[in-house]
Amino acid sequence: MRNLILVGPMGAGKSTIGRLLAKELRLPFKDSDKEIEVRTGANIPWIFDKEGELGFRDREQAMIAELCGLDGVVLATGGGAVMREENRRALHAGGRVVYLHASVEQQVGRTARDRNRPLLRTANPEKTLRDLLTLRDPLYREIADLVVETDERPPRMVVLDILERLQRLPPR
Ligand SMILES: Nc1ncnc2c1ncn2[C@@H]1O[C@H](COP(=O)(O)OP(=O)(O)OP(=O)(O)O)[C@@H](O)[C@H]1O
Ligand SMILES: O=C(O)C1=C[C@@H](O)[C@@H](O)[C@H](O)C1
Ligand SMILES: [Mg+2]
Repeated sequence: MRNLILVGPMGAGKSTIGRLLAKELRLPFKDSDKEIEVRTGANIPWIFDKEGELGFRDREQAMIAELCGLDGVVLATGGGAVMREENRRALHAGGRVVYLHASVEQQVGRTARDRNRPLLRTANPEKTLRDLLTLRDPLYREIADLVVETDERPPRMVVLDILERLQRLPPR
């Protein structure tokens, strides 16, 4: 398969684990959120402020299409990338898809100190994360070749688990 693609909710560790996986596999690492920021010349909260979520999602769709056209990269996606069917199709066709699962409790802890996620600037971020996971969990699963638990496991252990299980996957 061409690329190794990580999907999952905010705080699952897609950026963290993607970087480690890329290093281990000696492949380039691409982070869709980061690429959107570089291309736009603005950070994600600014894009949400000026263009609304719809503007961000349009930029995200274009970026996912572009990145899924690459060959031999580790790709971390944004937590909401699976919301659009076009993205799900592109991601599934773009390579092996790994769903990094995290409980809402762990997501809350991992995202608490970071103000860079506009969807969590709500009165009750825990409820927001819970509602988003309810909506998105089936979509992550729909396109995943592997579902990997990240709760109570340090990033290095998650990386080793992914590498080991990838080897045992039957060809698609
Ligand atoms: N397995 C883990 N155990 C403990 N902490 C973790 C783990 N994975 C990631 N973290 C920490 O959680 C925070 C969020 O991780 P990261 O930014 O990689 O998530 P993400 O899935 O890329 O989120 P987003 O969808 O918002 O981009 C970071 O501070 C990271 O160090
Ligand atoms: O879960 C989401 O919808 C998001 C997750 C982040 O990765 C960013 O893509 C953005 O903050 C939106
Ligand atoms: Mg990330």
